[in-house]
Amino acid sequence: MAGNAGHRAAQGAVASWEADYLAALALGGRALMEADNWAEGVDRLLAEIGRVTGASRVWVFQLLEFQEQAVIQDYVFEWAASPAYRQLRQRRFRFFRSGFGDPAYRRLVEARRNGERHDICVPSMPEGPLRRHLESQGIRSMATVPLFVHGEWWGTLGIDDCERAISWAGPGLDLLSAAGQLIAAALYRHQLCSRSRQLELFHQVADCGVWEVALNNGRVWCSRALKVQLGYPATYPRIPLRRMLARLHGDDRRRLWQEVRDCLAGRRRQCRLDVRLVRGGQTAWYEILADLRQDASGRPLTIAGILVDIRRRKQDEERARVAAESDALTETLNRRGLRHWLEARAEAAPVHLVLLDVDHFKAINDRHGHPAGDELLSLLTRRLRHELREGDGLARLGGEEFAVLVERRDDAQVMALAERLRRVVVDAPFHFRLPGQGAALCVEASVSLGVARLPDTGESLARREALALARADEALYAAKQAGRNRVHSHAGVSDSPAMEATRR
Ligand SMILES: Nc1nc2c(ncn2[C@@H]2O[C@H](COP(=O)(O)OP(=O)(O)OP(=O)(O)O)[C@@H](O)[C@H]2O)c(=O)[nH]1
Repeated sequence: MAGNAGHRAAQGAVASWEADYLAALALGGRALMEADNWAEGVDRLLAEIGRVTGASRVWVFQLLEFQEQAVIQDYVFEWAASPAYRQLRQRRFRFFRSGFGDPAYRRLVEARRNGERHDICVPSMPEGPLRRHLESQGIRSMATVPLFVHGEWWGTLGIDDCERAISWAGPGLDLLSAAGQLIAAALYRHQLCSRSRQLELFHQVADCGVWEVALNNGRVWCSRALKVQLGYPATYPRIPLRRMLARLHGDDRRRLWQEVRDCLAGRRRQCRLDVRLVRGGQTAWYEILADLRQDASGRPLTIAGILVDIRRRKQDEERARVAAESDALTETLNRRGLRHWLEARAEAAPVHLVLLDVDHFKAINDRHGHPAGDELLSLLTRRLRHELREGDGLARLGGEEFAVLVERRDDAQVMALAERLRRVVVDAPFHFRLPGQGAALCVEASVSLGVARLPDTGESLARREALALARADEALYAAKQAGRNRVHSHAGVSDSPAMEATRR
């Protein structure tokens, strides 16, 4: 077959050449597109060219470096009509350096660099080093086309014929050029694919998605990882901006818009904020890092950025915050937790504070030991918590003194709650066994309580908190003075009718 094609080439049977060449290109091109490994596709294409042209060798050099006085290349692909024509594995063609001592060679290389293709019939060449070099390899004719990938000279595709001193001009060079375009396209596709694979890998490892919004039309581009984060299939073609924003928690959407407005107004170039993404009723924390891109005149073009999964960081932060605001023994709030509770609800009037102190706790400690006192505090808080609602606050202020915080309840309701708290402690003794001790303990305890309202005076929260604590403490003191195991309220808090009856 190769011999036939070569024979026809020598005779110039142009119409048949074209049909054979087109078929070879189609076959080789399909191999390039379909091969899992693009390099295998190149091998197949070179074989098709060799077969259809009857050449001795079809090869690809990759350009490694273009220097002032030499060019460094590597022999990367080869098809040879017989083992005798093989050169790929020869050491002299591995990362080989070709000096520009011969002006004819320099011209040839520079012409390739400028995109020119060549057709060389060796016996017709002027005497010189280039001709001797080709003759030393037994080459009688050759054709080359440079390969350009994304506008850069990437390498050279060539045909050597060691038997026929023929001209490759016309269909031969055209075939080579078309094959060169196919190889360059496959190479570019391969580079893009591996780059996007690397990027996706990076996004996965970094737990982040990438996005870009064009400011002229609101078009959004997002990475596959981001589509998945937003609950879309990775291959979903285009997610509208409106639907992306709908995934954000309403408060965060407003904050984001504010930051974007600041960027557009030139007050900042970048924004960084933690946002909540809502998906299927679940909320998860992400960090948005965004950067405004402008054209040369400063006109905003795009806002692009990443969305980083910070759920773990938020969980750690939350755990640290809870630990910093909790009492280690009873797992109730501590002073700092009490302040945080108030900060979050101070606007919700009314807020009541119930101070609760264990009666004669010193005597309990003295009688049963300090560890028993600890256990009692822990069990007692469990009973108290059982009487409270979800949003109520329970804090240990120190020693055996606790504060209960409730919102949106009237005085009578709070007094009734305080009474329930008193009874839940006194009505049944505490039974428990300490680790390492045989006998179970039975400890009776009671509590005294003082109730006050958080003043609605418009003063600072710290001041209002101090006032409420002082008033509740006054009421608690009165309860202790009156004999303990009772509830007293500050003057501003009206007792429930039942309480008044108890007092009388
Ligand atoms: N077991 C235990 N005891 C504590 C803890 N913190 C403080 N105490 C003890 O609680 C006792 C509080 O005693 P007092 O302030 O005299 O009050 P009380 O004995 O409860 O008497 P009244 O409050 O007047 O009814 C002290 O003996 C403290 O040592 C604690 O974390 N664990």
